[in-house]
Amino acid sequence: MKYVEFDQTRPMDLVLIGRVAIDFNPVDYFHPLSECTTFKKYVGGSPANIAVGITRHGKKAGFIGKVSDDQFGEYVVDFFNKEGIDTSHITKCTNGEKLGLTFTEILSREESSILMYRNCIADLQLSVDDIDEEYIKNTKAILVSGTALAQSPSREAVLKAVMLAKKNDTKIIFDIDYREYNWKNSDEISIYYSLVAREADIIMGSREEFDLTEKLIKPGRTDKESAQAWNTENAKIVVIKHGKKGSTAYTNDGNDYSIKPFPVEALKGFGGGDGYASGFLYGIFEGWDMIECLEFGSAEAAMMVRSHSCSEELPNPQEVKDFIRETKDKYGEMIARV
Ligand SMILES: Nc1ncnc2c1ncn2[C@@H]1O[C@H](COP(=O)(O)OP(=O)(O)O)[C@@H](O)[C@H]1O
Ligand SMILES: O=C(O)C[C@@H](O)[C@H](O)C(=O)COP(=O)(O)O
Repeated sequence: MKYVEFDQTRPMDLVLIGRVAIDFNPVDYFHPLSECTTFKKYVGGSPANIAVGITRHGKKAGFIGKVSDDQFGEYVVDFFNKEGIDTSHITKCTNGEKLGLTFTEILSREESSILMYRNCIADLQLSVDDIDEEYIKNTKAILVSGTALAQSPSREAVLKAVMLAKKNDTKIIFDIDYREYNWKNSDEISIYYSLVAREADIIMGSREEFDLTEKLIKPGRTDKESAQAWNTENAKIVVIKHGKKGSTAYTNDGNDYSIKPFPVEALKGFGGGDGYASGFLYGIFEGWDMIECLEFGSAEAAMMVRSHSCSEELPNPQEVKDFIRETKDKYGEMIARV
């Protein structure tokens, strides 16, 4: 079933806008960060991870972003090129801005956190001059990652991309993606998140992220109230995630579909959202029924919380299907179905 009508004549499937950064995940995990001595370096940044994930599902992805003019900037662009992600619209900063670094702490399977170094950050230097209308006209959809709205000039660049997408009937996917760093106050979060949410065809976020978005509109909404409000705007699909409690998709025909997480021995608490988005959006592009999209995204999310990285171990479709089959063989056919 098609919930969003994509223009199938367009050569690109998804252009993602936002940060590409670097994750440093401890090899000697299950210790406080202060005691860790060895880290493994991965490409990171939520939209970058989703670009990798959707590409591994065979979709054609491009990226609009800003990187540092140094070895780390080259590393991430080289990684994208090897993955087959179009990097023609990734540009280097010229004033010494640096790529974001994320040091993760994995205290236990149940307790982890991310420590982001984002001063003088490259990705928020994205400007309106970096937004090319032809690039946006030639993709079925753009994905906006909310952190790109945290500061100017990236803020205006994202809003220009959203306006050009509306002008050219390019669909808009809004991954709310809240990271406290770089935001000045909660009013600005609500102002800019809601500006994009009002235009989006698909909105994905956790309950907390919807609360941040709705602070200046109507705080304290239930999931159903949030979904009904955004479905009344432009959203054909509203996905609200609740971590280990699962997630629900609300469609603009008034239906809703819930899925539970797949049982897995998690290594860390982060990475699930990017795997989820990769698998879910793959299903949407394929025209699957909603529950199939949710199951695929939920399965890929589980695969990522048990992985050490949030990018390098993103699976291909067969690996996700194998994981789903193995889990159902072990726990029963309806394991994730609510
Ligand atoms: N421990 C876990 N086991 C299995 N799946 C998980 C686990 N934690 C998260 N997930 C899956 O990842 C999805 C996204 O996780 P969540 O924490 O809600 O978003 P984000 O990672 O973006 O903050 C969840 O909806 C769930 O399907
Ligand atoms: O988003 C970042 O900048 C850090 C990510 O690279 C990191 O892997 C992470 O936090 C993943 O986010 P999630 O999938 O939303 O948990």
